[in-house]
Amino acid sequence: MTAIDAIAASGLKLAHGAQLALDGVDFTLRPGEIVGLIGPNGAGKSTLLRILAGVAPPDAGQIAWGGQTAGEIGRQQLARCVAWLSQSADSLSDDNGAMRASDIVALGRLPHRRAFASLTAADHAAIDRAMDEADCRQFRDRPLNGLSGGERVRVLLARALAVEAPFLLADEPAAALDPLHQLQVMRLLRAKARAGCGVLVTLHDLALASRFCDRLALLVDGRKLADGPPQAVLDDAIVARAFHVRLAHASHRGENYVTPWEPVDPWASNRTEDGHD
Ligand SMILES: Nc1ncnc2c1ncn2[C@@H]1O[C@H](COP(=O)(O)OP(=O)(O)OP(=O)(O)O)[C@@H](O)[C@H]1O
Repeated sequence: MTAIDAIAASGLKLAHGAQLALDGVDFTLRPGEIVGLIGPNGAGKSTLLRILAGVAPPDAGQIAWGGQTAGEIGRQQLARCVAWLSQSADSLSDDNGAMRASDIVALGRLPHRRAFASLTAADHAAIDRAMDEADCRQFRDRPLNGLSGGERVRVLLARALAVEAPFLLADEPAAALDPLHQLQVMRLLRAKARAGCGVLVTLHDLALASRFCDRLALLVDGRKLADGPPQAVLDDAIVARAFHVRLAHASHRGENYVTPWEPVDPWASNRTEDGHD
């Protein structure tokens, strides 16, 4: 398999009917970095991930995986190179929902298998590894639709990890998780990046985004408003404009983090809700 040096997109536009979801977005993901994709509800994050994963073509703009277009790289090679965790388990059919968790994770090995071939020892090892990493091996014999929301996300994350792809696109993997599993998943994604994987993760939790990501890309109304180091992107004026909130900034054991503190009118003066400047 040829190594892919980047997923690079420019001028991406996509409309869902009359609704413009992406309006001229440039974005590059490189090996070895973990990038947080942030933005308010409806900003276009999931739409961008789907395009970068090659599951939805844009209406306009260019996208290339290691310099190759979707037609050049081919469906199977793309599926081996880019693992995608979709935002919701609804993307699975009812049939899939009745499947055992370990069989769902085994679907992550499909890009590596010949048609109708059985799982190899290497496939079984990758499945076990992925289930351990996502802390879901204990659910292996249970049907997916018999698991809680957070447990299901961990199984679907394991399916994406089982691909063992050089790029991993994860749509809100932490949203349904308890605090321990949020930390485990973010540490895991960062470790994947440190091992050379290019990781793009959508997050609503700005504390996790600021703490675990090398870079943040901020989408608002289908456009990229900022892209850079977390501290630069989580600038008070940018955050007020994008999210209409003010952040509290703090540090713990030498690490900076933020937490949303109060709503703010981005066009008003710098006053806080209780009247302080
Ligand atoms: N299937 C669809 N049909 C019509 N409009 C859609 C569809 N999917 C998304 N949209 C619209 O496209 C825009 C971008 O949606 P997208 O799901 O990419 O946003 P998002 O940033 O991922 O949001 P969230 O944080 O709520 O998950 C939104 O205005 C949304 O309403």
